[in-house]
Amino acid sequence: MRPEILFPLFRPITALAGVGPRISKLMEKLTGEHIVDILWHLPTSFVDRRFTPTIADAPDHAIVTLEVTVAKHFPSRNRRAPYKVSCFDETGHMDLVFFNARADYLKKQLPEGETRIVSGTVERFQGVLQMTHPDRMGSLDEKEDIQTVDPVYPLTAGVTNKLMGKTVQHALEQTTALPEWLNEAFKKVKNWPDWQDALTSAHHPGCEEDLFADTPARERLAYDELLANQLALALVRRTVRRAAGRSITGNGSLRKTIRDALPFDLTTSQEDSLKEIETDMAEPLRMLRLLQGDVGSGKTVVALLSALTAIEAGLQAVIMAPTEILARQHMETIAPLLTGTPINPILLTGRDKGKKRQAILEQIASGEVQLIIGTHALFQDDVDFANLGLAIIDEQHRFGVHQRLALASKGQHVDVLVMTATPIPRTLMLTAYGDMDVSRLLEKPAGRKPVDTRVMPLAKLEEVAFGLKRMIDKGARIYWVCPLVEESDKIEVAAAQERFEHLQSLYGARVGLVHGKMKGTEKDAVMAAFVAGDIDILVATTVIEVGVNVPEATVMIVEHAERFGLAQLHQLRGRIGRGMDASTCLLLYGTPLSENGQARLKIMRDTEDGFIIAEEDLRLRGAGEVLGTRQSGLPEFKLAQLPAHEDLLAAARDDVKLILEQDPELQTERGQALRTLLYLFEEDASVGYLRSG
Ligand SMILES: Nc1ncnc2c1ncn2[C@@H]1O[C@H](COP(=O)(O)OP(=O)(O)OP(=O)(O)O)[C@@H](O)[C@H]1O
Repeated sequence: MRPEILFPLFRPITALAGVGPRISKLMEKLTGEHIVDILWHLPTSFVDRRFTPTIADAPDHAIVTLEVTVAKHFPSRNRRAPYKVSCFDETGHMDLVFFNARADYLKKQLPEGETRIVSGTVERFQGVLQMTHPDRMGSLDEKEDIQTVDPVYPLTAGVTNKLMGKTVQHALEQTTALPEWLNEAFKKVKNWPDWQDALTSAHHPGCEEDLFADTPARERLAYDELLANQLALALVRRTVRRAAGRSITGNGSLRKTIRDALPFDLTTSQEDSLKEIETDMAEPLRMLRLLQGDVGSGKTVVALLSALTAIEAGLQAVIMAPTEILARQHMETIAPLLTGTPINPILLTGRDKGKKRQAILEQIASGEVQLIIGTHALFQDDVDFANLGLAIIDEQHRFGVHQRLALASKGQHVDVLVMTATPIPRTLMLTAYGDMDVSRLLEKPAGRKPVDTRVMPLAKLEEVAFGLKRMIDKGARIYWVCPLVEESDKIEVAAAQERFEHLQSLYGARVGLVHGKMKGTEKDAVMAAFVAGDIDILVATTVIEVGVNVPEATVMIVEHAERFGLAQLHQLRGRIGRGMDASTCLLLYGTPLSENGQARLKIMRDTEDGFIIAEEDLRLRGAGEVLGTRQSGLPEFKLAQLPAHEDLLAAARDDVKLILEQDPELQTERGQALRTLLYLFEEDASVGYLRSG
């Protein structure tokens, strides 16, 4: 139960004056649905209205607040001409200019003969000072109120800055002082204000510096958020680790058979990671480990050998993939490797329905199958395992902390191994996986050749399409990736269909198409044809982005590469360069290409190192966007800015360690305040892992 003190902040934003159902719909998309979300919506700039020159002194293009007397109204002569109000002070004349004006409203606002305050941008037009659509107008009494610094907020269509500013103001009025959850000494050293004061000043920037990430107010709020994040992860971790695990060792027989059958030696990283995993599994504690390896680094073998460890010990193992294609692919890679063993893996996906699903479920529940491969559908409630020992989640950023926990609770002592290909910058690692131990696959299998990446304008598309002939003649297999259309899957599919037909007109039946709207079985058939080499060109939307493994494919063309996130491009490009042959990637961009867009494609051309790409992406786009909203499962911070607040993250992590050592159940006064903090940042679930009190 959320503490009472926070109730007012978790009311819907419609509880605020001026926010009706229509406005709330618009605003919600931008902020979130609760009053607290409005508080987190910080200004990104400000307008300083404190400059009060006379009409004669007002510089061109400046934002000024003027005290003027209204002389006369000149209504517009026709619809296109502006409505003008001429005004003066002791130094000269000026015009207030309005388009599409409502005369009655202006007459009331600016009565002839009276002195008014107007604030806005001025310019000189044929020698006369003009202010077009003043931002603020009011009587002399309102002077102080107008002549201030207005915060400027990120906005959305239908929500003006004025409305947003007022709404924030009303939201701030709903706050009360909260019990302090910071360590007082630390707060003092940092010279940070109380929570409520920090919020107020963050929303009232007086100068540009106030918008910087390193003001005491912004730092404090960022720290609060990071502290909540780190504390929640630590609680999750403690809960999982505390839950008695079991020691799983196995006799190594299955692993030996498979290793002997592999056509390659494992890389040093694969060996090291396996050792770490096996050590964890052997411990009587639960494993919660992340296996991080760049695209094509060979995570699947590590997963399989880990699964066999559990199976040797008489337990079941499950490997879960984020998509149907991937689950199927895992099955196809793994099943042949197991032919020399008594292990028969089984596939369960969302596509299995009715009787078939029932039959599979029974085999899983009876313990008849030891290795289960599937989509995240395995995670559904009706799946019972006889004796699950290890859950491997190929996550690709679609699994959150709480889902990981829920899965682990499927078996009493299940070890959990999460695999991810997305290179997560070190900074974000702590925030997303602070609850896990990490193994890394640092190198790629020997013998891989670098991918030759080229960047060129879309104008060359036709040339590129023709050029494929030479490649096909040499036996190349080619991915053609169609543009991402964020707003509409329909348009995306239509574009893919069109490109497919275009390429078909050139290359006939050797072209295939796969997109997200196709039926599963259709997708499988096309993929299988591509794997078998029955088609040479696979036109695809981003469904092929994650994990698809066709080592023979050596060419990739990406249309409108500038629309993709860097991490996504990296994932896509990771589909080639997976075998021994040299590969080529052509990134086609639409023009004009922004400076930022150029910089991003240049990174893709210059490096294949996922970590460098991710760090650069973070630098160019900011943490929230790194992985593209579409596939990101990373926490998006509202107040903390990474990497700017990286040092605060480290401090929060240390702080949490101390807190949990000294007050493991958060029972002290500060502990209670920290519980409030968790609720404030909606880390509610983690509070459940505390003894009540
Ligand atoms: N040690 C190795 N030596 C040579 N080839 C290897 C080695 N380990 C794995 N491979 C091969 O490398 C290819 C890529 O491996 P895998 O599919 O496991 O990559 P991955 O880490 O899952 O990458 P992605 O995240 O891109 O799917 C496979 O064809 C696999 O058989």
